[in-house]
Amino acid sequence: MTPQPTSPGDLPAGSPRSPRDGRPDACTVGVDFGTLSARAVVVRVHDGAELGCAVHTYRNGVIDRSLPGSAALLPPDWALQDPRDWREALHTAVPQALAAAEVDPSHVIGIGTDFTSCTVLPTTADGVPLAELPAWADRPHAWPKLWKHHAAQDQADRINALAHQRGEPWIRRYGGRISAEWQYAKALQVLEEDPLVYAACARWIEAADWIVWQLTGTESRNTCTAGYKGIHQDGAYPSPAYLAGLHPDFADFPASRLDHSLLPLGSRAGTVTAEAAALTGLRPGTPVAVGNVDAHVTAPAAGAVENGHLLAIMGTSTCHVVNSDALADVPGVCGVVDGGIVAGAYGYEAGQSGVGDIFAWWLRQGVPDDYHAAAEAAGEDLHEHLSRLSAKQPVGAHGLVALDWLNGNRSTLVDHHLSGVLVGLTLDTRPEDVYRALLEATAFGTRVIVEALEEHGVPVTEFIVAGGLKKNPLLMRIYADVLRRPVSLATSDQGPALGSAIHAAVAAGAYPDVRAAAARMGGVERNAYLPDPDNADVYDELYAEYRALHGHFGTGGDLLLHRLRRLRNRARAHGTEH
Ligand SMILES: Nc1ncnc2c1ncn2[C@@H]1O[C@H](COP(=O)(O)OP(=O)(O)O)[C@@H](O)[C@H]1O
Ligand SMILES: O=C(CO)[C@@H](O)[C@@H](O)COP(=O)(O)O
Repeated sequence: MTPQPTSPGDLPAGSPRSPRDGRPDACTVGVDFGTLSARAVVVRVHDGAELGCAVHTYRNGVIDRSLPGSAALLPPDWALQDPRDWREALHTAVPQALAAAEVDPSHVIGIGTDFTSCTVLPTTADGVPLAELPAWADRPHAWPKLWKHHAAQDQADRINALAHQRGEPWIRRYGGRISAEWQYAKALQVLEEDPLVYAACARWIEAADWIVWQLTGTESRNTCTAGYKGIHQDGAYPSPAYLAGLHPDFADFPASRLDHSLLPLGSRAGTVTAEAAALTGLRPGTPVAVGNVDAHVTAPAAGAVENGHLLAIMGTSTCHVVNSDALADVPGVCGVVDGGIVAGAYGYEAGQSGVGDIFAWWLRQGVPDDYHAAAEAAGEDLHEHLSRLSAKQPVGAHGLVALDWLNGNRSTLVDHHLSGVLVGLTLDTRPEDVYRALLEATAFGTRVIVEALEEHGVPVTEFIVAGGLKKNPLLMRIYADVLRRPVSLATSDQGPALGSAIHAAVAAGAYPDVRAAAARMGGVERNAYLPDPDNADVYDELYAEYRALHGHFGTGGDLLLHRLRRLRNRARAHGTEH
């Protein structure tokens, strides 16, 4: 049966007609809340055509030095966000996208949203962020912790050690290690460092669910963030006895601050309230999809819903998501959740905490003025310029190998106290050489993840890329060569936002499920890049060196990186500048 948009009869007379069946065109809105900005896209339901898009850049972006309006420095490894930025994004990007699409709100049959994760915040019982209350606004722990807040590694280490000591069964679902980025490490940090904020926190909620609360006026929780970031497995959270072993006041953490019925992905969380309608320009009563994560929501947009289709969402960081019919214990993956990506399959998530961020770091720190001038003269941005320069060299010609841990390691070592390593520098080394070595390091990091999945019973039959980095052909060629497999590309440049619009179409009842909607609204260019066997041979040699460094610095051969971080933190604690 061909799926049809629901309620087209509700659309006004004279509405634009679908060329396919002459029915009025129904649309959905997808909003992707990223690290620095939010993006709204208006999508036609019957074929996934993206009709209009708008981007809202957050005023306060990533808060990692001091709270807005304060001169007091935050400690190292902190990363916060401002919920006002997210609300403002709904207010600006949604109406702008509708205007760009020339779509009247009466044609919008649903809205879906996705967020970075684990981006999590303390709120009152009514969902008011503590950061927005004058009584708490000057306390850093009252603010939303962004996914890349890495200051809870000590708590994560204790969470993991105790789980193994007690033989907690759920730890295997997280590759044996819970990340410092996830909900429990961040919440335990609040409890231990600012117990008053912890006591005032009635709800500890993913921003993915909080933004839906802003739209519908009622709290809802989704199976994806609850499973991957909230340690909800087989219908239960970790036991009070285990949690009490971390801190006596933590025993009731899930029962008191997380617990809520969980809704599957693609289901309807509620409808747009009058207040949210005024904020977004949508009509009150428009269906709202349950919250989702930017990575997982992208799978249907990229046609990556079948078992074995591994989707790498490559941007600031990379998330890898893949479905399987097997429930396997894969060391070092972020998590496996039943229905975590689409219903009816085990969804696996792995990831690299720094990818585009690492390249951006090098552009900021390592590129002299004459390169900037040359790039400008050539009409290129610096990424394009260094990519073009370094693309000319044969594989291995720079003599470098790097570890991609400048933002820690999320998979497979799950350790945010690791840091970057660059080996092979000489007086001849040029900025483009280092740039290319960093591109390659991220490809090697992905190969470690793909090998871990396959070795432990999760076959990877196709490698698909979505996200901002798919536009770099050198990077895509490197991935094809390093992985020795074709790289397919998501057709859309707005993968997460399109994915949210797809979930909105399902929540609105236009399709029976996410797979059916993906078949009509998503798209992929298969085998866009094919591996070059000669390059792949040299990359095998370089990968062996990468693995040697990875083992040496990552699995305890040498704890140098941890010692350096301790020294750094001690020195910074005594100084005023970081
Ligand atoms: N041509 C390029 N090659 C490699 N990296 C790039 C290029 N252009 C931008 N980047 C990096 O991409 C990242 C942003 O990716 P994007 O997908 O747009 O954002 P996000 O992951 O936050 O949604 C930045 O870290 C930037 O350094
Ligand atoms: O970790 C996840 C999802 O689990 C991501 O939200 C996080 O890496 C942020 O992604 P971006 O790099 O901002 O796209």
